[in-house]
Amino acid sequence: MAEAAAKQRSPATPRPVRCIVKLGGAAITNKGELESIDERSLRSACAQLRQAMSGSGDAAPGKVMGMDWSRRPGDPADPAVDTDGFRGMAGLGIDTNFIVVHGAGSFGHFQASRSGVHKGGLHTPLVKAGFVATRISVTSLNQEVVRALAREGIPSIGLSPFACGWSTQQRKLVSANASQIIQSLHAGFVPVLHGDGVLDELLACTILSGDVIIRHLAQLLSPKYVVFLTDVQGVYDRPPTDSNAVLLREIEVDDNGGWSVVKPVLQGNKRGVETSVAAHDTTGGMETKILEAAAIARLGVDVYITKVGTDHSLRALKGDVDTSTDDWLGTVIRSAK
Ligand SMILES: Nc1ncnc2c1ncn2[C@@H]1O[C@H](COP(=O)(O)OP(=O)(O)OP(=O)(O)O)[C@@H](O)[C@H]1O
Ligand SMILES: C=C(C)CCOP(=O)(O)O
Repeated sequence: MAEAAAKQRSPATPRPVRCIVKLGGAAITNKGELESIDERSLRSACAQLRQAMSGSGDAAPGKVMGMDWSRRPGDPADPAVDTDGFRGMAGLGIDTNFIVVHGAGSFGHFQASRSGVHKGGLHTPLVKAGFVATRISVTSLNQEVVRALAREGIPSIGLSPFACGWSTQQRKLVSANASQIIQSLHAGFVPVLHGDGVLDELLACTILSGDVIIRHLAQLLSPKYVVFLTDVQGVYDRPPTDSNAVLLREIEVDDNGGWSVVKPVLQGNKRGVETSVAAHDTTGGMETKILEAAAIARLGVDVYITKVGTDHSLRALKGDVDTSTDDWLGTVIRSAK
């Protein structure tokens, strides 16, 4: 009910979104090291996104016209900006109909778990301070993700759920107006959202995961497919630190939201998946991702979970996944219908 109300407050979008992608915090940051970006993975994800948007073969043609015109710390001079090159362009030559959502990884989760922001209680000075610290941290990561996309010539715009007025009631989204996101898409920008600290009607505050944001946007905008990029190949039957863990290639979701592993056929009566979660993770880790992915698949939208910076992530971003062969490594979650 609350979700439906949140939905109604947003205008409809005329053009279907091609893909909503999560750049997982585990993929683009070094999760064990406070506020440390995995530069290589972030760069690779942004380059692959550009390739997927360019719609051509393996390499994006032409020169990339960077849009990050700011100076980086340590740069000796102002960045070279090819304004004449832009003047000569008829258009950007890429399909920008994508939405990017990133997780927090080593930005935000530490601050939130230390102060208990995810459990609420904004009246205490510790939680209030932790809320501020969490948002400083995660919005600084958002700035870096936006810049990395802009360096690939992707017209990215950072949008924070908190600043868009999104809020929850006992951790469930109740207000999530997407008009700013939709208007940004219409204007040809790629919105870049992130897991965030938000106000909660009952708890006063909580942490909203990027995985939940993606599910809400999928319900609202019916993308052709959804991609979760993370630091492991996909969903395993148990934590992948266990050397016997088996990669689950295909999960089907029925009309009631129940799901079952269809490939590979698991031995015995095993229904599914055991997960583990890092102590400082405030949003439930892989378990949340599976639940949200199943809710998206139930809408009839295929979900691909795979590892960042691989051939498999590029194929997922292009929507080029064929489960009839075994050469794509990852997990597809789709409706049984
Ligand atoms: N059964 C499982 N299958 C796959 N990964 C699992 C499983 N159980 C635990 N994990 C762990 O889940 C982690 C990925 O989930 P996580 O929520 O950290 O990803 P993320 O979305 O990239 O990060 P963030 O939540 O910070 O945005 C992996 O590092 C993996 O070790
Ligand atoms: C910890 C914060 C601020 C957001 C968490 O988002 P997630 O990493 O997508 O679960």
